[in-house]
Amino acid sequence: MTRLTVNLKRLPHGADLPLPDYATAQSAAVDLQAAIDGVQVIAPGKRAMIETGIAIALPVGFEAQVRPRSGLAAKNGVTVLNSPGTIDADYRGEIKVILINHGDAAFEIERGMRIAQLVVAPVTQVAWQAVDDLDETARGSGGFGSTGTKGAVSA
Ligand SMILES: O=c1ccn([C@H]2C[C@H](O)[C@@H](COP(=O)(O)OP(=O)(O)OP(=O)(O)O)O2)c(=O)[nH]1
Ligand SMILES: [Mg+2]
Repeated sequence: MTRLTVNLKRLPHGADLPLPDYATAQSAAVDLQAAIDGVQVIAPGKRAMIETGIAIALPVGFEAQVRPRSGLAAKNGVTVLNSPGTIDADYRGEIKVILINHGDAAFEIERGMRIAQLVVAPVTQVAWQAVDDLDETARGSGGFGSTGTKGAVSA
């Protein structure tokens, strides 16, 4: 798969951690690691902002999304609170991950643990054009379950 080259700066507290990498040839995301000292515990119902030890410079026209890992969600009830977190192309600070423990047991994070994943994606900025009327569609203003829950409606 073609890879976009992105500058990444390892911060001093993450200097010994491996570069984030794709787990398989066609993975969509690289895993983000916790650049913490020792062990950090998130009690049930609590949240924590976890440092990753990296800063990046995305090319103009791209963003990165901080997403949860399904394994942590399924096994521990731990997810990214602001999912997907947005990393702007002009952000040069450390990437941080806001985790919340929705589980019923304390969650222990160790240094180097893969706590979330990062997807780089193209961005479209819009120029709003204010109008009085929008074009009509079959859906109109229907939403929030307006098409029901059974099989697809045929035309
Ligand atoms: O999970 C996240 C989300 C954001 N950020 C960083 C990168 C992003 O570019 C910046 C701002 O994020 P966001 O726009 O979501 O936060 P905000 O609350 O709107 O703050 P700001 O006013 O700085 O934009 O914070 C992270 O490191 N992790
Ligand atoms: Mg913002």
